[in-house]
Amino acid sequence: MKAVHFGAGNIGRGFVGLLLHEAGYEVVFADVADALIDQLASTPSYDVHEVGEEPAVKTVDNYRALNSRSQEEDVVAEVATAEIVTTAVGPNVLKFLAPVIARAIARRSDELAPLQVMACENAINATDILRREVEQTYDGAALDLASRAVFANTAVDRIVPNQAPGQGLDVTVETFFEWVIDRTPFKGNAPEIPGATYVDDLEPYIERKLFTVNTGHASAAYFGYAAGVEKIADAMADEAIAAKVRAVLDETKQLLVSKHGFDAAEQEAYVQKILRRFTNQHLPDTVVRVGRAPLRKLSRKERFVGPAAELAETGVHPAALLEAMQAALAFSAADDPEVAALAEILASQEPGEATTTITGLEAEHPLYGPVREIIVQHAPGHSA
Ligand SMILES: NC(=O)c1ccc[n+]([C@@H]2O[C@H](COP(=O)([O-])OP(=O)(O)OC[C@H]3O[C@@H](n4cnc5c(N)ncnc54)[C@H](O)[C@@H]3O)[C@@H](O)[C@H]2O)c1
Ligand SMILES: O=P(O)(O)OC[C@@H](O)[C@@H](O)[C@H](O)[C@H](O)CO
Repeated sequence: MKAVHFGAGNIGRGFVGLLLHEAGYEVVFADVADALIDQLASTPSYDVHEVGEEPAVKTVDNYRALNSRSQEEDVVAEVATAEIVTTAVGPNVLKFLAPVIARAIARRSDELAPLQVMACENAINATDILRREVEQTYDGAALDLASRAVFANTAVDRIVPNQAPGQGLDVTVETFFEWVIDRTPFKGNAPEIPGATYVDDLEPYIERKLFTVNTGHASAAYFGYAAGVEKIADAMADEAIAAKVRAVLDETKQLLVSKHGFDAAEQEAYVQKILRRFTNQHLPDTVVRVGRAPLRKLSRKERFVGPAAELAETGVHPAALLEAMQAALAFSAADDPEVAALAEILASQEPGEATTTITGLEAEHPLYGPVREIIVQHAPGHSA
């Protein structure tokens, strides 16, 4: 059995690659980072160090590595004959992988079972985004594509920080993990991946993950950055920051319980567990990594505006989420292109226009006014 995994970074090596390996797949990592691919190709195994409660070390071997830029044809050939394709490259990168996957599906033998495609990105229905991109470049008949590939949405959860220089291919991760996969597209032939959970309705799980883990995490990062703190665990050790993060998660909890019918006590336990994960002092996670790409994080369907908009539509004023968004607007990190792009929008657009550009909210939306108010404060040159 063979799986091709695009993106041999933190979550690729530390989670998806590990679980596929443990499920018995030979994993072919495909990435554009030359040094990483060279190192993987020349190293027979790497270790995943699980830190926190009940630490453990897992070894991943039986893999190969290809450069998806310079060895694109080889990657197409591998995908054409694989059982599974997974990605962990970032939601905005999926469009660049799509042509390769489309060509591989077009080349796939009809003798083979449909290729099982799962995008493991932090975004609502990332696999649907990838499927639409693949459909756009696929040159076979539409029917052909549907019979040759199965696209399943997933929600992946494991905190994998940026790795310390000098650590080689080894990855330090938290002990916790969750991989929830939509069972329905597989029509009874879902792959057996120990540790993965299959569900018939993914939406509640993916929203619960994104609007709790990632909303809380990003809030800790932006409030931590504002307080001059470097590590997420240190930010959470600050009582004032922890209280603000908790207030944010109270708001998303309210939405998740009312929208998806999660039991309030169960959701409270979920929140508590996630807050504990953020305090893991063994995990060298930083506000810079977790706060990365603020424009993506402030976009319409994402971890702040997504839940805040839905709350506002029901008449709730999401004050804590707005405070976190305000902190996000002030976030800075060297070498993050989205920090520069956000600053450019704030400097060049009047607050109303910037509100729509950044959050996708139109003037009629009940959240538009409150967001515009915080944007005004970040554009002092503009009048309210
Ligand atoms: N790190 C985590 O804690 C975590 C947890 C859950 C989900 N995720 C999600 O997983 C995805 C990856 O995150 P990460 O933390 O592993 O990032 P990362 O930067 O460590 O890894 C991304 C990898 O993708 C590679 N890449 C970029 N463009 C590519 C392309 N065109 N083709 C092939 N490879 C390409 C990069 O070289 C890099 O190695 C994101 O969507 C993230 O939200 C991350
Ligand atoms: O990957 P991002 O940029 O969407 O979000 C940063 C972190 O919140 C994220 O990577 C978490 O560590 C992860 O989602 C935990 O499952």
